[in-house]
Amino acid sequence: MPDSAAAPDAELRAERRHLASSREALREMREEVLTTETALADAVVDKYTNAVLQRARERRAEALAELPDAPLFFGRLTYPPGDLYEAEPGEPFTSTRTPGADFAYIGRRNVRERSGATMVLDWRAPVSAAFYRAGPQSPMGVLSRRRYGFGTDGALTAFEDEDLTLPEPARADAGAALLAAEIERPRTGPMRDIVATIQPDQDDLVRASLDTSLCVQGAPGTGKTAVGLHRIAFLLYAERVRLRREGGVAIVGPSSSFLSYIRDVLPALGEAEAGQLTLEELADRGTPKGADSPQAARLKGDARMAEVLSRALWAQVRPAAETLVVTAGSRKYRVPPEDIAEIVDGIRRQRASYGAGRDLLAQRLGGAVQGLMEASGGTSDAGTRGRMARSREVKAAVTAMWPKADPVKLVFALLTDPDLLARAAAGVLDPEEQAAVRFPRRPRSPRSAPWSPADLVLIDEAACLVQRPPSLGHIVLDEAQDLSPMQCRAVARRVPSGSVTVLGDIAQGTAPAAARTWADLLRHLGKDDARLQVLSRGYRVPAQIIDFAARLLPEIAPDLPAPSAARQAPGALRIEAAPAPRLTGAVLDACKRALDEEGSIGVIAADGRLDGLHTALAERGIGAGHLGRDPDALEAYRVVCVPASLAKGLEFDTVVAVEPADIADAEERGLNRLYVVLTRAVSRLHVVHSRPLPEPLG
Ligand SMILES: Nc1ncnc2c1ncn2[C@@H]1O[C@H](COP(=O)(O)OP(=O)(O)OP(=O)(O)O)[C@@H](O)[C@H]1O
Repeated sequence: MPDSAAAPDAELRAERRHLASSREALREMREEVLTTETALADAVVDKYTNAVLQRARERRAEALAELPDAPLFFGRLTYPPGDLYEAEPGEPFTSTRTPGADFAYIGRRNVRERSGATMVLDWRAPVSAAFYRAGPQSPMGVLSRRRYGFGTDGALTAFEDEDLTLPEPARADAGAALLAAEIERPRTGPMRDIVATIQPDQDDLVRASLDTSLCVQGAPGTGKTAVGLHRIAFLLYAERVRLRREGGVAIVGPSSSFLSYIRDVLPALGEAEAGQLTLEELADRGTPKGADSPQAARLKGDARMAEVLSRALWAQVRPAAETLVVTAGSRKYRVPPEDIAEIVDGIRRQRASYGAGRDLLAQRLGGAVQGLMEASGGTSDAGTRGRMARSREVKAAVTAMWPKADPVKLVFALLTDPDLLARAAAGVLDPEEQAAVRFPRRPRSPRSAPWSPADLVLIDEAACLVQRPPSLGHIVLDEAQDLSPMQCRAVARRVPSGSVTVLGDIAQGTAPAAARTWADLLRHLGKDDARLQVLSRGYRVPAQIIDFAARLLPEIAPDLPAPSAARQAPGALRIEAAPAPRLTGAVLDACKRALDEEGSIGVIAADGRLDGLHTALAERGIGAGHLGRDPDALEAYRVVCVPASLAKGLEFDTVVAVEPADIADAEERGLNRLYVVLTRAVSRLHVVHSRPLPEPLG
């Protein structure tokens, strides 16, 4: 972005005035909320209501506080006069400063003057779409687009205009320079928003309607996570009331380190009410204490396990062979086994959950007894059925026929009792597969069992057969390529009628149990109708690095096209062979060199190597965070040691990738893991190795 020298001084001064008056207007809006918005109820009469109103008022005021580090607006659209006068029905729209044009300033939130005129328009408002999408083919009624530059102190220092009325070759591509500057800005700590530079294909996904489920396949760094987060902010703006009614919205990510990396983006966009969870937190069945072999993980993640669990659970339901006898007053009423069997069948046909079915059985048996009473001339009233349902005899019959289910005990029994598993899995899993899903050694109790992540998903499946979980209106699933069919089912249960945004890259799939195609994955999510979209332009990784990493693609994802990079960075890739005893020394030197440059440094190695490297760095006086161990590793340190298994979704200005062959050998889909590792760098990738590089890279 050129400096203000490029812009006429008077114009720049006018823009600064607009920024100052917008700030003032925002301050007034906030003050108004705090002082006059809600008339509080009589303090003595209704303390509780007052507290609630007060809290709501404070929240509104908080939402109107100026965001630190973020200018109030970052762009402006110019329209022919009179073309733009209503941002929202009934509201005067624009403050026109010069005769002959209407302006819409685009920023992070709506700001209005006391008169009602809009000073700044929220980037999510319908009018703002033109800021991101208007182009040569379709100017969307816009005359020109302006983008602003700000100094580190937040002062407006520059602007650049793009005349949308000129034919394409005559126009300066102001957007490209700004985008490049934004991408190359050195990283410090967690991810930031991209609200000023969202690209047209990304915007199209961000603004898709809440009723649309999306599936985005995108190469590394194409902005999938950014799209997912901005989409949540958009949906909350456009459909807040509906989303609240439908249970809210959440983003589900692969690990807590990843979530800590993205956690500031939504608050910076003024949105704090979206959940940010791992899949384990979404299902909420405890913390994993064990791990599976790849074969066990694959089987436990296989959708056939749903059938096994369902059979094991429902096998507990056995209609009584004897007559149910209920004593009421001086009489006995008898419900014969045929009638009971019919009642049980009827409930099963209704497809109620196991738990609801159990309650229904008590009610229906109570109803049957009431019927017998009436048939024999006895009296009954509205409460009779309920009383009979709660009678000792009916309760005992229900417990015998439809026992209470404990999902943890059920899964424990299946994974420890070969006969039980054989019965439930007959014709579904062969004996060898059955042996592979059982605990290798029988734990003493469910409490002490080393439950793996896949086991917890089995428990969740069983628990949700017993009782359906609360649902959400929308879920954004990041790094979805790693989800097993059973994990997909766990997500699907939480958005039975809501929509999803599925984000991922098949080439970055590392979980042995993961579904291998988007069609499969969407089927298990129950969203076959999702719109599949491909993002291919990578913003993170320069061409020199992505081309190197992409040599792995024919091996790991032969059907995917080679990714393209939004920018070139000659010299960004450095490959250094070092003899084994010198390897650590070479890594330390690489870090030292990187410390002379700006920005964050990620030292990524096979998990088993990381502790040694971390210690060696400390001994050389380089304080480094240890991801997975230090909760604030990404914020508190410039140098972060990253186990390859936690690198997914992250990025660093410099990446030092240590011994690729070890990363490739460490697991079944090790080459996919290596692809993830090699695609984390924004500016420089330094590969240090002593073993030969894995073949496709050699
Ligand atoms: N339109 C944009 N303007 C500025 N920066 C962008 C834009 N789109 C993406 N980026 C930047 O590119 C980087 C990669 O984005 P993001 O992490 O969302 O990609 P991803 O597709 O999720 O990557 P991966 O598959 O590797 O996890 C981030 O630094 C993001 O801020």
